[in-house]
Amino acid sequence: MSTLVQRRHEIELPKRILIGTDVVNEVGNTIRQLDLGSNAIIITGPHVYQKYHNLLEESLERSKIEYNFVIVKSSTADDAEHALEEARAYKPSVVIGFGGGKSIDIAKYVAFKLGVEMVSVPTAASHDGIASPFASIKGVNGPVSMKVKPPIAIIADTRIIAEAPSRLLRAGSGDLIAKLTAVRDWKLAHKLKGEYYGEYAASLALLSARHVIRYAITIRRGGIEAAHIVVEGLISSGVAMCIAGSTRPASGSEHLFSHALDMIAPKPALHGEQVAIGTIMMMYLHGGPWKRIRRILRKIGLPTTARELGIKDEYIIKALTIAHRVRPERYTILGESGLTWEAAERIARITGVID
Ligand SMILES: NC(=O)C1=CN([C@@H]2O[C@H](COP(=O)(O)OP(=O)(O)OC[C@H]3O[C@@H](n4cnc5c(N)ncnc54)[C@H](O)[C@@H]3O)[C@@H](O)[C@H]2O)C=CC1
Ligand SMILES: O=C(CO)COP(=O)(O)O
Ligand SMILES: [Zn+2]
Repeated sequence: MSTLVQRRHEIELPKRILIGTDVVNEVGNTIRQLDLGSNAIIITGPHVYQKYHNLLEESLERSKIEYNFVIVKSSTADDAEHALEEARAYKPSVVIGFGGGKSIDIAKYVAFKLGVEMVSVPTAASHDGIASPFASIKGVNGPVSMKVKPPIAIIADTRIIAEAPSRLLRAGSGDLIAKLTAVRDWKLAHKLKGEYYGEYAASLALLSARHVIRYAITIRRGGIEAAHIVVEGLISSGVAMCIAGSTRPASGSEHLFSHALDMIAPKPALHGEQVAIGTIMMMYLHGGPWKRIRRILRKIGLPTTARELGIKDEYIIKALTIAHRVRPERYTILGESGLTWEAAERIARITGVID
């Protein structure tokens, strides 16, 4: 099924991956070992800064690395530009992304624009941008997945990640289960549009989904072991994106639905929660085992209904009807003309997302 339509395929991968308890203490010496200079900018969010800034500071100070923090609240294009200007003034030799998906996305963007390496220090296992070579930046017409560089190092402290609200770890599992429909959409685009399809990258993405399905009960319980399992899956999905050279193995119609919700819902839920619900509905459209997906999400403790997501039914339906327009170049099961209001409502009702 692999099509070698790409004449030249360049794959860039992270160089160092550290997963374990208290590895946050090794950020400074990793920067030294990888020869990334001695002037770091740390992009983080206000909560994570408050909770954990001292841990990172101690590690950097031990390695005699100067640092400054840039605090970001979201990952809009405006926030990314502001962070870039603030960071530029410090002339950093390396950028550290410290926090959830939004901080890591902005850190990747800033590092890319400044032409320096980026170190990913996730404090939550809530998304697979931890290791991917893309920065998801929210523009006025929806999110853009900008091709940047993969983080040169990933330092995932499972003690910090296990301490984060359990909802975040479950959301990360949701982002991985989404690969089940993302890969189906990718295959469909290959068959109908002749798009490049990489079987190896697709298999790796699916493996990360199967990994969390296998450990659903452990993940629901939370704790350090669960954090370790989910982080490994998220990193391997990120590597699948590095290999594919696109977010195709990780993002399909279920992601388009979530991006659409982000654009229209007054208070969107977590990325991983939204894509998980999207996976139920898109699997139904693909004619696949959508009830099984719903059972797995329940087992993990993820929301499976609009009510549990905290989003009104009308936004779910509306998001389904506009999802195909979010990234028109990305062909999925939603086709080129998308779903009518009636069809969207029917799908959401049949799958139990709305009642
Ligand atoms: N570039 C890529 O390849 C990918 C990017 N993404 C992007 O990532 C974003 C979603 O990331 P999320 O992490 O879900 O959202 P987020 O970055 O908004 O974080 C969610 C919340 O968790 C909090 N948090 C993080 N770590 C914590 C900790 N240890 N203790 C307490 N609170 C903590 C943050 O402060 C924030 O309030 C979306 O914008 C999505 O598009 C998602 C997947 C892949
Ligand atoms: O969320 C992602 C993968 O999990 C990124 O994909 P997008 O290309 O949809 O931004
Ligand atoms: Zn995602």
